[in-house]
Amino acid sequence: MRKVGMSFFNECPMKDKLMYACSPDSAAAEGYGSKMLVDSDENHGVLDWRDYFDHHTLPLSRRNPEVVSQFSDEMNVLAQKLLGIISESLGLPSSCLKDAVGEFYQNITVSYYPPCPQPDLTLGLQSHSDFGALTLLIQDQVSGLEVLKDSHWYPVQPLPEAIVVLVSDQTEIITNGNYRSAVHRAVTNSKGARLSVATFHDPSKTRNISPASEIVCQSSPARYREVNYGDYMSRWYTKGPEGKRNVDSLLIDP
Ligand SMILES: O=C(O)CCC(=O)C(=O)O
Ligand SMILES: [Fe+2]
Repeated sequence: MRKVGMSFFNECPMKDKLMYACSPDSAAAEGYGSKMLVDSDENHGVLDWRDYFDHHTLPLSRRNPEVVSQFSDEMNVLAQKLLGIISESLGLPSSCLKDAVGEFYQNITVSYYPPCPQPDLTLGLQSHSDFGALTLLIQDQVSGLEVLKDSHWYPVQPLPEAIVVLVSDQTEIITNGNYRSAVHRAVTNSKGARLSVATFHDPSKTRNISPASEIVCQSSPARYREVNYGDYMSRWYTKGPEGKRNVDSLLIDP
């Protein structure tokens, strides 16, 4: 994945890249692009120092069969296993989170951050939490990913063959805040390009997401309002992420 990704971004002439350009009018369209958010007054027109290539890989009906099939399938198996482990860690049946998410919508985004002459003036990818259920991320040997904890940004040092697991917003809602989605960002550097491959596992846009009934009880009431995932996603792309403001806006008692 990383090798093919790097050769696409580094070696393809722009006219070839543009043959795969994603539609500028819709959010999360498949293909090559640079601008993540849709045009709106609310997201302050923030642009990231990043190019990306997004693949739609699950359900199978969305997948181009020639593309990343094995990688997609292996990530799918791992994501399901991890949701099972998270469920069990909360004393729930192992299928609890998987059932709440429903059929996986999987997107694989290859992000390319070119060297930046003034890295202190921009971010590769602004501070955000991922809006789906679970993200599995691989990076190359160039550091750049940072996670926020106790108001400090900590670099996630690249380890060969490691897969970074990022809990995302829908898992926070379903677990009623027992698992919190990770705020993260990518910084740039002036020396060299960086590449990451993020595999997102999301519910379908028609799915309604709320804290799992098995968790909610009188002594531990629901902390998040129910939300339609499609509406949640389009709000994220219109308003912009700004850390966790989208999931926080669902808190019943902030
Ligand atoms: O490039 C990275 O390390 C982060 C990518 C990311 O957070 C994303 O695509 O949502
Ligand atoms: Fe992310």
